[in-house]
Amino acid sequence: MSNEQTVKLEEQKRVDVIVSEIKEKLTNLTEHKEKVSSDALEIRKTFWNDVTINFDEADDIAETYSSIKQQAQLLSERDRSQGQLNKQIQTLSRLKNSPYFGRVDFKEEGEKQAESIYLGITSFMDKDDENFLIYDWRAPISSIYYDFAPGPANYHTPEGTIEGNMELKRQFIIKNSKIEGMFDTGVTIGDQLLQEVLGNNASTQMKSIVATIQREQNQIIRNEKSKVLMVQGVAGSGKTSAALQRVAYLLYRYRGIITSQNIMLFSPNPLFNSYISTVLPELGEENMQQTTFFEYLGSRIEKRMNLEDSFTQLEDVLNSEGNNQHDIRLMNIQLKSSLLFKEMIENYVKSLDIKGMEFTDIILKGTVLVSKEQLKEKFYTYDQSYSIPNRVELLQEWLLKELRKLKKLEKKKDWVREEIQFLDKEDFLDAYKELQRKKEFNQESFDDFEREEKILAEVLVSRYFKPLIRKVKKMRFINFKKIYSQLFVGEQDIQKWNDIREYTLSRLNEDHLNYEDATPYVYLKDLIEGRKMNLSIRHVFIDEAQDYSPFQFAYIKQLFPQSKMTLLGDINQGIYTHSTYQKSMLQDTDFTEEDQETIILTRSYRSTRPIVEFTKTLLHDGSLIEAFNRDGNKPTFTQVEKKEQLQESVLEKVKDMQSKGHKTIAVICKSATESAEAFAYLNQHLDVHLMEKGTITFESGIVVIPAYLAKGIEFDAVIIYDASNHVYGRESERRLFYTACTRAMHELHLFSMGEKSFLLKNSGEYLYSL
Ligand SMILES: Nc1ncnc2c1ncn2[C@@H]1O[C@H](COP(=O)(O)OP(=O)(O)OP(=O)(O)O)[C@@H](O)[C@H]1O
Repeated sequence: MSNEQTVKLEEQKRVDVIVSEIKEKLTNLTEHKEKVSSDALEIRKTFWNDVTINFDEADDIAETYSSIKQQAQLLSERDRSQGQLNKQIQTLSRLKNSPYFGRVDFKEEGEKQAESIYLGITSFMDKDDENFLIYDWRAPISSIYYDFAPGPANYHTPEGTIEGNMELKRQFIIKNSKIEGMFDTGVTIGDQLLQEVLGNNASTQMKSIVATIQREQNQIIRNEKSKVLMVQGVAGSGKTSAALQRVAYLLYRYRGIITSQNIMLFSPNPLFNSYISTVLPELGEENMQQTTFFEYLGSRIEKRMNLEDSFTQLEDVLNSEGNNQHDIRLMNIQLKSSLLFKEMIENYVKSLDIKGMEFTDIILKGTVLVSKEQLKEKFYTYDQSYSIPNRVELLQEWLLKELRKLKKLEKKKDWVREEIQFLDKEDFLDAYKELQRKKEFNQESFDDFEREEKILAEVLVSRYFKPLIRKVKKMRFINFKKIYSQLFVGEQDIQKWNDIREYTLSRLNEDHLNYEDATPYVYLKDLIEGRKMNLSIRHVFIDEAQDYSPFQFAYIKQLFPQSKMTLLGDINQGIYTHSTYQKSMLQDTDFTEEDQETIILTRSYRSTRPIVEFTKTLLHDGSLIEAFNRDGNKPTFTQVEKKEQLQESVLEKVKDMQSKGHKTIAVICKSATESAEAFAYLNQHLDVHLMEKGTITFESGIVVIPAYLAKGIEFDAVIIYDASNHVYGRESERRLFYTACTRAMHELHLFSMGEKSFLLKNSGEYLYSL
């Protein structure tokens, strides 16, 4: 038997021992869980037996109350521990199949012998709870596995840095408790294992990279000191993967202090949310809170305003090139993305101190109860030393009181008596019950009919006043649209201001709120209503950060004042107008140098070397991008002259990709319109899914998708539907085109109807022309 085989056999023996210990622990935990759940059942059954109920005296009532509380606490404790047990059982079941993925032998300075450290997704102790049989990958000592090759190594603990020597570094692929692969590694973490992992098919769910985290990624994952951690990483460099591992790390490092509820991730679209949703649960952690910035804006803007989403904005810009509106829209976006505009809003709100606040009438059945003029007058009677939010609050209180008074008066009006007759049977029944109930307690005799009518009047009038009160409580008596519109009335020393003004006002008049106006609008609202802050969030992650404007960053920063931030992005994938010509992600933002640390990732793991070599040529400064050494075919380029030829060739290519066994195949288009066209044809011949902005789950198989929705996602094979100059003919489309091409893991094929895009002018030798 070769030495290698002997070593493998020994390692397998250890795996067997560990697995049997895990099984034993699992059995104990399962028994314990059964006991806890039967206890809980028993408590539920006998809940009231064990409670002393006595309402005679005040003391007895207090005792009864505390006795009920005690029982309820007991029950919720059981429920909690049942939940924890379930979680442990789930993680251990996963550990049983694949107990660990790495081993390092580390001899600490001053020690005689090296210790073997095995790394897995969670830690596991021996029966006496004395020795670690498996270390959690996030434990301090585990970091040497990611940071060092065999030789001198160190790791940081809260008590200080531990120095020593790493004598061995080994990687495992263990499935169903059997070692399937084992590599001793030298310099970097197993190129061999990484080759294996990256060679696999893409799936509809992102995978955890815990076993093959690279050193530069580990710096992101374990960073604790930076207030703002900025990761500028090329396409496919593992930004999203590192971000998710970082969430898992923070949950481990700050267990008991931070939970998944204290972490928020802003993702590019709902589709992406579903794409990454299984990574953390696979690591035994709960998903953090997830949202899109658009979703947040939507929750803050009145429903009657039609809020444009970022994709529609992008489509409008893409489609309007060449017509007059295009330039105005671009200027509009540039201005409203800037901190200058934020300042303009702040100054404008200051001017509202004296005049300019606008309100809406409070109307009941077509009659104005409180007019906007009255509200305005009242508002400006408050002392000017009060801030606007304080005055708004005073006005709100006053208005609520007024409405209560008016409600009383209203009950006596004739219309009420008339409308009572049209109330439902149930309302009468309720009124009758109410009457009965009250009679028990109040023996004073009223005429029943009169009392019933009073109750019904109350029911009826309350029904009408409820929405009015809700409106006031939600500050909807302030006319934000008008206030925002007024900002565009005066003159400003800003280029093209007149055009911007006219354009904005015409959109607002039609109740349309452009995407670029949404953040300024919400900011203005905050300054008037009082700032909204979320103090419970301690870490904010922003993926695809290059798509956020300086204004949006500043807004998010003030929304989460207690939070650290991790921003992940790639300026070369900045597809939205405000960032098209930006040189860096935080250009023109208000992040200060001291606050931030930047980590740059230049190695791309997603695509094969030939694909990366090709996509590099699409950028002006692509030379910095390094490809991970994974072989594959050169991307291909096919030029056709007619639409029918284009569609037929794409169809043939999709079939070819299928026959090669690729599981996820994407036909990437530039816009929703082009996607719809491609889909209409392909769908006649194949089972295809069309991905649209409302799509929330990612389908496997063949998808037709616009480039901006494919952001952050990857596919085994990518087909660029039309890479002609007619479609990608402008400098401003470079980044969109690059984003589309970098989605490919194993194969990339470009088609072009007519002359190829000028963006391909440097790609000659990296493309195989068919
Ligand atoms: N250390 C790693 N080990 C294994 N796979 C990795 C590693 N780093 C990245 N990958 C893989 O590379 C691919 C790209 O990763 P990811 O999507 O996180 O990159 P990204 O930088 O967010 O990409 P993009 O900006 O293009 O959306 C994924 O399939 C991921 O699993």
